[in-house]
Amino acid sequence: MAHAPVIQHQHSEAIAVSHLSKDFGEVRALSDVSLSVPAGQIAVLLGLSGSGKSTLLRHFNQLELPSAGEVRVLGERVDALRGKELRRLRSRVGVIFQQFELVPSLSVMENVLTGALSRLTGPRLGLVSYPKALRAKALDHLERVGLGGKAFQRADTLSGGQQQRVAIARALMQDPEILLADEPVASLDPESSQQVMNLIREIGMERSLTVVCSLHQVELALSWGDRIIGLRAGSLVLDTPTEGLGKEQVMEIYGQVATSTAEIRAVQDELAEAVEQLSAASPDAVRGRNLRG
Ligand SMILES: Nc1ncnc2c1ncn2[C@@H]1O[C@H](COP(=O)(O)OP(=O)(O)OP(=O)(O)O)[C@@H](O)[C@H]1O
Repeated sequence: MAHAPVIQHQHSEAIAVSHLSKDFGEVRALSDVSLSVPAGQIAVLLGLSGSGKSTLLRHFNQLELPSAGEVRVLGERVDALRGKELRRLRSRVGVIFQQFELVPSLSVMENVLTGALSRLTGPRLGLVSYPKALRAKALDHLERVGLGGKAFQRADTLSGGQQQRVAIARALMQDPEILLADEPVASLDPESSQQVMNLIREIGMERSLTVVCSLHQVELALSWGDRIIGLRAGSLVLDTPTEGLGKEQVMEIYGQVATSTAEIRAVQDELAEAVEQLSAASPDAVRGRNLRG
């Protein structure tokens, strides 16, 4: 009997969400959201606290199930997956959380190695219980995030920014195709935030990952992402490439993601200040982004 040819699926769409709604009891967290993210894109999910960003991200690896609609990730109906298939899909999707979620009492290296657990069978206790090749790989990733020298320190001796870099190295242990980051810099100071965001972008580009990162800061979103997807009160209110956005459009983005005039005013002030700082630092950079309109 002739075998059917093996078809290599190329997923030009890494993520495709169609008419997704999510209710938590009386609360409608997402309302009829449709969007798709092409493979290799670096996208920001922008919105205020409570706008539904985490809930949307959590559907991409089935940490939430839709109340209505469907979610496709890497060509699979992720909301329909169970057991082994779901584990396989999750292993292709790396996640970085706001609070890093490291095991504080374990070494940095062991924390990174836990990123490979889904590929291993049986429990692991201590560094030597991991195959040598994986330890070498963990060290490589730690070096990539600039923390090779901290491999054997306890995770809780590191600063917040360093801990988030460990979490990035841990996610890389999965060899993910998609990287989801849920407010990865919300608890970091501005300098560490910049470092972590740069690192996520650089690594995303080096590895041709699809990256979806939720943020609530408009300036950061504008300077970092290729595309901004805006959520307000569970609805998609904005979807735009960041390249060549003018001042008017930037103001509109603030208007779209904020919910009240007071908020819009507050963010307008913030933006005016940011533009001033930017133009003082580098007039060309501001012109390049067209923020002066
Ligand atoms: N497990 C849950 N049970 C009940 N309500 C929830 C649950 N998860 C989220 N919600 C509600 O859904 C809405 C969207 O929350 P979500 O956490 O997705 O927003 P967010 O934009 O990520 O905000 P934040 O950055 O503050 O987490 C909020 O009203 C929130 O209270």
